[in-house]
Amino acid sequence: MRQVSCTLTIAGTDPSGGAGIQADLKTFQELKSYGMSVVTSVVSQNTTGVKDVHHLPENFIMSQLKAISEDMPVQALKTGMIANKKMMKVISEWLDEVDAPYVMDPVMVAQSGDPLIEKEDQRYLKKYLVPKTALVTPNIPETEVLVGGIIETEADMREAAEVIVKDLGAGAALVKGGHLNGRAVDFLYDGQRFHEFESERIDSSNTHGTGCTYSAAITAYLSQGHALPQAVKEAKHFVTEAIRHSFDLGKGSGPTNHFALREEVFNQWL
Ligand SMILES: Nc1ncnc2c1ncn2[C@@H]1O[C@H](COP(=O)(O)OP(=O)(O)OP(=O)(O)O)[C@@H](O)[C@H]1O
Ligand SMILES: Cc1ncc(COP(=O)(O)O)c(N)n1
Repeated sequence: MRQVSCTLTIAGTDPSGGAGIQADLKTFQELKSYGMSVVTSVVSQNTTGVKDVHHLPENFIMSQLKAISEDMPVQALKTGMIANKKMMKVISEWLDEVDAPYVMDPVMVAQSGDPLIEKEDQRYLKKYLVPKTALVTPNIPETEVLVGGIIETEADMREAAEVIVKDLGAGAALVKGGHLNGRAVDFLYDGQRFHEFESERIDSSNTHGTGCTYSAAITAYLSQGHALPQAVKEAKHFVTEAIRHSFDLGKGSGPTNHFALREEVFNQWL
């Protein structure tokens, strides 16, 4: 029987389709992985920001997780928005029953500046979840929260990636440079060595959901057996093209284009 890789996202929703569960499932599908999803929070938001949030009770999140693990294979999984300590605790308990690489996108603040995690619970990401990760993919502000310092240079990024692995116990850390100026470079520290992933900085404000898309792409490639540095390299290409061909939709920061790599679709627009 033909095998398909199965990927799971545990995250919040984005009705405008650019971030969260919606972006993750589009990315899994685009990379030919069978995507599944567990919802942590139902978020009312669009390209201009977050309007309202409804957090699901932790026992309902556990019910969704068990519905997956008692019935479906999971070759790799990611988490996005996890708003509070109670959610983090049940996800951490569930992870003990699952044998699959876990990518954490430590979502803390939306691009619009709206918080997506209760500030006093940020530290529980480190307590309950970081030690169970194969990879953590913080942006600059998220890195500063995780390591408790200011990140201004590429040297700061590399140092922080090493701290996240050696001191916080992550399997690997990919510190993303989107929020800095200059080239769009990310540094991966895998516990032994550094890897650098660079692209030119694309002049576009349509970068809503780039972090979700990137971590989902890494998760899909890991589910297909790619080694971590290769998975990140391929995902970097995916997210760069998704930004390059992103959509001018909405009044705020538009969404990335999850099917930018499809020659036949893209060529229609040339
Ligand atoms: N203007 C840009 N041009 C090219 N690459 C970019 C640009 N902005 C961000 N990136 C890349 O996109 C990926 C996501 O990085 P970023 O730091 O934006 O994550 P994020 O802040 O978590 O994303 P989000 O906006 O979804 O929260 C990284 O590989 C980063 O280098
Ligand atoms: C449910 C959810 N998860 C993640 C993000 C971050 O995406 P961005 O930083 O582009 O707003 C978001 N806005 N909503």
